[in-house]
Amino acid sequence: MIKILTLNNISLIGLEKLPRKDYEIAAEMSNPDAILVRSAKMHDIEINDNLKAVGRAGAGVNNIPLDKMSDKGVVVFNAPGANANAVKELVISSMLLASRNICQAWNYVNSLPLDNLKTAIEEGKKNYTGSELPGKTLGIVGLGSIGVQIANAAYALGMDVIGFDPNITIKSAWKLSAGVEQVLSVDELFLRSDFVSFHIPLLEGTKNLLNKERIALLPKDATILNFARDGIVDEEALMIVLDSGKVKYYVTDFPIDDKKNHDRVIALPHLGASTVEAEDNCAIMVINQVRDYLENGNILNSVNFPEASMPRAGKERLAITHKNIPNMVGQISTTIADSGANIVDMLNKSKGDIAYTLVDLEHEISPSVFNNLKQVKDILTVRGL
Ligand SMILES: NC(=O)c1ccc[n+]([C@@H]2O[C@H](COP(=O)([O-])OP(=O)(O)OC[C@H]3O[C@@H](n4cnc5c(N)ncnc54)[C@H](O)[C@@H]3O)[C@@H](O)[C@H]2O)c1
Ligand SMILES: O=C(O)[C@H](O)COP(=O)(O)O
Repeated sequence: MIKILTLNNISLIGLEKLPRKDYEIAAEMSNPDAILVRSAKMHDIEINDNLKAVGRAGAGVNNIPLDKMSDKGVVVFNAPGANANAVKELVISSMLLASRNICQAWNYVNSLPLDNLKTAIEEGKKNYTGSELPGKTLGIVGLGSIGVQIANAAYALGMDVIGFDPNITIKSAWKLSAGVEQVLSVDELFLRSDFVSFHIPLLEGTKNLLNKERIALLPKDATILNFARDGIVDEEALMIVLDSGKVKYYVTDFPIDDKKNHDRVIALPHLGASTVEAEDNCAIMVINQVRDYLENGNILNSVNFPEASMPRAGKERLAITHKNIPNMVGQISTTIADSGANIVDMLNKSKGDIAYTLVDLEHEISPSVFNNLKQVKDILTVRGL
């Protein structure tokens, strides 16, 4: 049985992709072969020697200790784009919530006594006059799966859209509406945007990307939307301009402390990817990838390992994780040849310090091949499939 540990609720439609005759799935178990996770923090968990893969049913992987996983030859997968539409819809709704003062107006109506309600409503509405989106400028930091979808939707609503992403992929650039303008610095984006929306991963280099100096660049009445991660916006600095009225609203999917109660903060409980459709899409995508890795050794959409796929040939396959240093392929093929086995097909790929080799053999693998390969310095894991 292949053992799968789930650290969060994972959509059942996704879990159905794992046949129960071969897979045992539980929220608590020892020595799993793979872990499925959403936002549960994995930094302090012990990585057992049997662990081969982690499947993040979502986009962000800042809850997973990637370096530790790589050192142990554990492949971490995510589900790029599978929840992008869900986030897009929530960001567009949030711009409308902010521009029409909907949360504050709703609170006002909820607070009214029932006697004389109609008069109070008509009296009070002047305090919630809003503005419309067409003609306003939306600045998007990060034009990946989510940023591109938001850019195109906002442009279609009549907004002027500008975007900053120094490492935009060709795939994203192809999808981006021609009307979206590229800006060459994040500072220029802050200077020009009525709405700023972040769609970047939380990394060392993106911490406090919106800091005190950059907040000063924002035009009056700007709205900041953070559906990326807490830590990307310096909230202490932002509170000062929210208090002074310079910035109109801060909409965040990641409330961290009592700042959530500020009049000009619209705080949501990390709802971006919480739709039935996104939960299904993410689970199906990542489980298919994890299963193909466990059963065939193929790697698609890993954040720490290279892409590596090869149609099966021969009798048995070796899947080998190792360091990306000279002569690893030489040592692997010599070790196999020395044991008398014949290679039918072979693939070697690398990403940063990590490399991965698939070898299809004509005949079944003898235990000595495993043992000899495991002795090779800088090989991390060896599996026979
Ligand atoms: N609120 C939610 O529920 C929710 C849902 C999904 C994703 N997210 C967050 O959104 C992030 C983005 O998701 P995605 O699916 O679009 O990822 P993605 O990898 O498709 O896109 C991220 C983009 O950010 C760009 N980027 C990285 N650093 C940058 C920088 N300093 N300046 C400008 N651009 C930069 C990259 O080049 C890439 O194009 C995730 O990492 C996650 O933290 C949140
Ligand atoms: O990075 C992501 O995909 C989102 O933050 C969603 O997280 P969740 O799967 O815990 O909702």
